[in-house]
Amino acid sequence: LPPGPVGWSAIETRSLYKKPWRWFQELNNQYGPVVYLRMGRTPTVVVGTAQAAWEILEKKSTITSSRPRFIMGQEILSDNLRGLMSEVGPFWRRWRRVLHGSFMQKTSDTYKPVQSLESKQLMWELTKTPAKYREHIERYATSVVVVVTYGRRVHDIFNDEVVCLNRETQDFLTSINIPGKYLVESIPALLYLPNFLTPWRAEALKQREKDIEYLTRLVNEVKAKMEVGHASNSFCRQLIEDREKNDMSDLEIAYTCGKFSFPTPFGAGVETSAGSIASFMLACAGFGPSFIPRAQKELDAVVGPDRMPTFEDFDDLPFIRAIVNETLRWRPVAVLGGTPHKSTEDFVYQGMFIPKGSTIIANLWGIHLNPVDFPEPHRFDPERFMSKRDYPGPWQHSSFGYGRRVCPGQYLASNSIYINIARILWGFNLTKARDENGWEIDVDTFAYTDGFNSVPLPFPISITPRSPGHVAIIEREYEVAQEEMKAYDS
Ligand code: HEM
Repeated sequence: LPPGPVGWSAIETRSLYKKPWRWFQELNNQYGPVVYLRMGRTPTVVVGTAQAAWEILEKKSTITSSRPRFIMGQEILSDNLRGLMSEVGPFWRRWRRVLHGSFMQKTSDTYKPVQSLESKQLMWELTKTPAKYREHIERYATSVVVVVTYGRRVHDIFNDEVVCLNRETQDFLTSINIPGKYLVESIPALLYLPNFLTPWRAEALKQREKDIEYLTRLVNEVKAKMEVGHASNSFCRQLIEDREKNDMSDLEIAYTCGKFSFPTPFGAGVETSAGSIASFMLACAGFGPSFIPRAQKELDAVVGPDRMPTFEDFDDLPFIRAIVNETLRWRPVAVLGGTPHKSTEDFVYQGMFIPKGSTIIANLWGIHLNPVDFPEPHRFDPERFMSKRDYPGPWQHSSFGYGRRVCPGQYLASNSIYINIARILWGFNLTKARDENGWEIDVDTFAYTDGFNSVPLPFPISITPRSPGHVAIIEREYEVAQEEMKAYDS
């Protein structure tokens, strides 16, 4: 077995719930790139370098891509319909196939116009109420995902009914996905107890009913629009049209759209994109003078002051691309590598035996902050991505995970992050906020949330337009965008 601490119990595991990625990093520093421990009764392997993660999760992907069993979140609450938590099998393969069809690079490029329009709204909002920057980023990320999924916009993340209902589900899921909270996760036989002895089941089933009601309602809205010929192109519409070809039930379609797009405890689409843009802003407040002038010089030379950057500028903006990569590396939002994997066969890695059924965690915190690959890892330094390095994988970082489970939303996500970083740096000066005495307020670049996704806690930052000319362009583009987005206002 790989080396690791001994005698770790489920009770101790529970105390790990706060930022376990730091503890995993310490274990990898102490024992090596592959560490073995027991989380409760489950053999668990923590991988702490990019090279080992690539060898295990990418090269051995056929046997390391399943998921551990999630009894409360997947089996009871979701009736096994949540693809993200599904073990590898026919259901998961079909789910992955439909996601691939709608989110591969070529299809994701067709969403660029929507991302561009929503980003124009974000820019305008930043000129009006810069202090609410976090709310604006979240609205952007939510609306893009909901337009792409259901063909309908989100204007207000606090009052949009669907977003509120989804938040309720998310909170419920977060509350039940705490390792060690439910005995049934380690003793599945408890599932056979009668209902009156299992109040936790009744609670989850009640939430399931609510989920089914609103997820089905969303699909029915799209169906109704299709009947009168008003449904814009969307993932949901595609699934309804291909229903027979894909052999999917209505409920499966409802879950595939809903559970794929909205924030789950693992925050598939929204929290990840919004959290990454927030990390970029934190980097601006923490390290701005070391990279913003160079970025703005590049933008001024390539784009100039008379228009906003577009997706067409991408190839001509190498330093902006480097900032995107450094953002995803510096503070990986899916800090534990997303949802853990499970091995489905015994195998040997560099002389170490990894038993079938092991939970495998690729600790992105340790992987991205490994000083061997990224010297001075906590410094935000886009320069590292200005030349190709010896690093496994297509992105030169590991933010989107591995193998057959690699993030299907990776192209949609990187397009969102690119267009907003390029535009924000083009239009605004981002500096440390100042207190009432005019002193700069320092930011804590380690102040992040707990949970499966880790995003910056609120922090102050000053966001001011670079010139009145930039504001005029932002206003003009905003007006045009409002007209063009009317199609998505139901
Ligand atoms: C910066 C943004 C994002 C990051 C960093 C990110 C990262 C990840 C990671 C690390 C995984 C786990 C991969 C693994 O298990 O090895 C994952 C899975 C997943 N992501 Fe993303 N993601 C992002 C955005 C998105 C978006 C925008 C969507 C959808 C629109 C999305 C949908 C999913 C889904 C459905 C899975 C589960 C795949 C499966 O279980 O087979 N993600 N993501």
